[in-house]
Amino acid sequence: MPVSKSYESQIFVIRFTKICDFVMVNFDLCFRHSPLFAAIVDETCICCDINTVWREYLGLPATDDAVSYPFEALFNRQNDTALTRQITHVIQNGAAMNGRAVSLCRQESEQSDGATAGLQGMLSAWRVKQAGGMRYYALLVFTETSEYSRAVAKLKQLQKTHELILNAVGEGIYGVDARGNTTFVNEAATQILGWRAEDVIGKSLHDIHHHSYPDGRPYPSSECPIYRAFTDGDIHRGDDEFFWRTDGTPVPVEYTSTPIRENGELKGAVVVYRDITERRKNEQQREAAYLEIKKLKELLERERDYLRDEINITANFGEIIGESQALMRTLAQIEAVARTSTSVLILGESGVGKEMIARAIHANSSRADKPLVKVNCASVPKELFESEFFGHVRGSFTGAHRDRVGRLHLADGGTLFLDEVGEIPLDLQGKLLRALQEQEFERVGDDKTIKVDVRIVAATNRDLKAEVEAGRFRMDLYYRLSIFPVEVPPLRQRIDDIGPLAMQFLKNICQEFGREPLKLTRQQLDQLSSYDWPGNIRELKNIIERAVILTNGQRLRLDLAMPDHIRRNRPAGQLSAKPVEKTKLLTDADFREQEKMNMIAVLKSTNWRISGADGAAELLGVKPSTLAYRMKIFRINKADYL
Ligand SMILES: Nc1ncnc2c1ncn2[C@@H]1O[C@H](COP(=O)(O)OP(=O)(O)OP(=O)(O)O)[C@@H](O)[C@H]1O
Repeated sequence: MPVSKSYESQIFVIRFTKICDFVMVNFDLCFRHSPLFAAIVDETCICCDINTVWREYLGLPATDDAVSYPFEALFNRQNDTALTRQITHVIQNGAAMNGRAVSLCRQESEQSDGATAGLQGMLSAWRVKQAGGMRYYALLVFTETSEYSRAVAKLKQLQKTHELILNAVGEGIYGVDARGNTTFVNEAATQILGWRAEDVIGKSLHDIHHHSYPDGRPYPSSECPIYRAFTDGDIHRGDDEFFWRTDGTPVPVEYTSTPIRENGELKGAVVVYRDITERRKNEQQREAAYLEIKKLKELLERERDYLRDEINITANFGEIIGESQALMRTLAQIEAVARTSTSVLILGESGVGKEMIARAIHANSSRADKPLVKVNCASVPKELFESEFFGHVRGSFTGAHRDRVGRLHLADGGTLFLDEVGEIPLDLQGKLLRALQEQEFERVGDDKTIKVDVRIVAATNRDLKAEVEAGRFRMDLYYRLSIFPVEVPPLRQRIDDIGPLAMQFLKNICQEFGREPLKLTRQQLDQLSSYDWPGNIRELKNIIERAVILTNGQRLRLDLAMPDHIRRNRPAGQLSAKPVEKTKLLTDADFREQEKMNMIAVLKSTNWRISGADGAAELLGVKPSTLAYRMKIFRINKADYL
């Protein structure tokens, strides 16, 4: 019977009696099948019994038989003396020996190559008594530590690898426990914010770098999404927040705070974040570029719209022609005022060249490279005035299908020419005055204020003062506009200008019609100079054009609206559809009608032959293509006259 079966283990009894009053412990069973190395030695340090694990290790047969094994054969020799003394002490005095580092012997190795190295571990010993006997023994329990050490080393290696990985990551990583204290920080986190591990480990993560909003307002930790991850267990993300650097500057970041769970319990969170300063900068640059493009697009659209409106008008303006004293005085005034930003009010009868003067003022000002924008106040429907001046946003009124830029905005940096300014409706005059004074306004349907820098040049053929007295024009607007009035004299007061103007018009019109240049005779010039010119320069231009049309050959034929004394000199055989009425002034419509009738008469006389010798085109002195074009414009169809 193995010795061990007859022993009472004080240790086992002590341990188990803590759980219940009495537990029958089958000592032998425990001894034999313990996963630890166990042996019984007597006071002479002879091993009397040895358990299965140890037996296997020593290569002994796995029986229950007692052994008589020399103590030295169990352990390495260097342990012998001291260890033997300690074991003897345990048996004699009953004091336990706890955790002495030893290494086991491996009999087989010793036999083969004399090596003594075996398992490393801790040896503990307790005194046990033989049941019913008086002899004491020592129960030895050996715990192998090399596996444990290897596991610890492996764990450390694993930890190091993880740390290396985490440190190699470009994103900042923080670990926080369930109280919000920092447990881990990687190198990127330190690089981004400057906080070193020793600054943050064990301290509140939020208090260190998430404590305030960028504008300095406090950011309570109760509102912190990072912390919320370990209270509500959800992943929280932020892409519009700031962390604070050690130097007190904020860094824009995007982050993810992921909860950490252990056995279902929230233990903290891991925060991964990245510095998005560059991205922000790029976004801002993109945004700025986009706004710039939008602005340029808007500007282009404005210019396009304006050019569409103006294309015909601008083509008609050449240089100011004239040499009369009256015109020279006007030009001197223009020269004086052009370079300033003063408002100019151009006064004069219809057709005296007020618009030309306005354009000359703009062209001679420092704003010349900016737009001159014209509003013909007489042609704007009353209900559209506001939109015309200030613009509107889409949907601000019925028919406002898209945003529209107002003329004031278009003229920003340049000049706004208010032609026929006396026609502005009274109820809009106040708003316009405010905009002109403040140099700011809002589009219809918009509350955003637009600031501009606009010079005003206005023109009228009305007596504006009389309009003010009659209550049709606001006095304050009148004074605002008429800081510098320029009077353009009528043609009848500029007799000296008639010749140069007539010659220039004749040259231009001949060129335009593609025919040989014609000349005005001295007599014709005298005739023109003695005319009253109620329609002023526009009328002069019309008469010259009409004369060119009627001319067949080399001699210019002044006709139609000429005064009686001129008309008396008209050559016989002049083609005319109907006799010209005895009137000094022809309206444009009258003139067009006469032109049409003349054309029809000529066409009839050539039996509707347009080109060739004695064709209608030749008779009229124009190219066949010009005549064909004009027939189309006047809707003259042969079929209607057969
Ligand atoms: N000094 C000038 N030299 C050359 N052409 C001129 C001159 N003055 C006026 N004109 C021509 O006469 C026509 C009428 O001129 P403009 O439109 O400037 O007159 P206005 O006074 O503004 O007329 P309205 O009062 O009808 O608006 C235009 O075709 C213009 O080119």
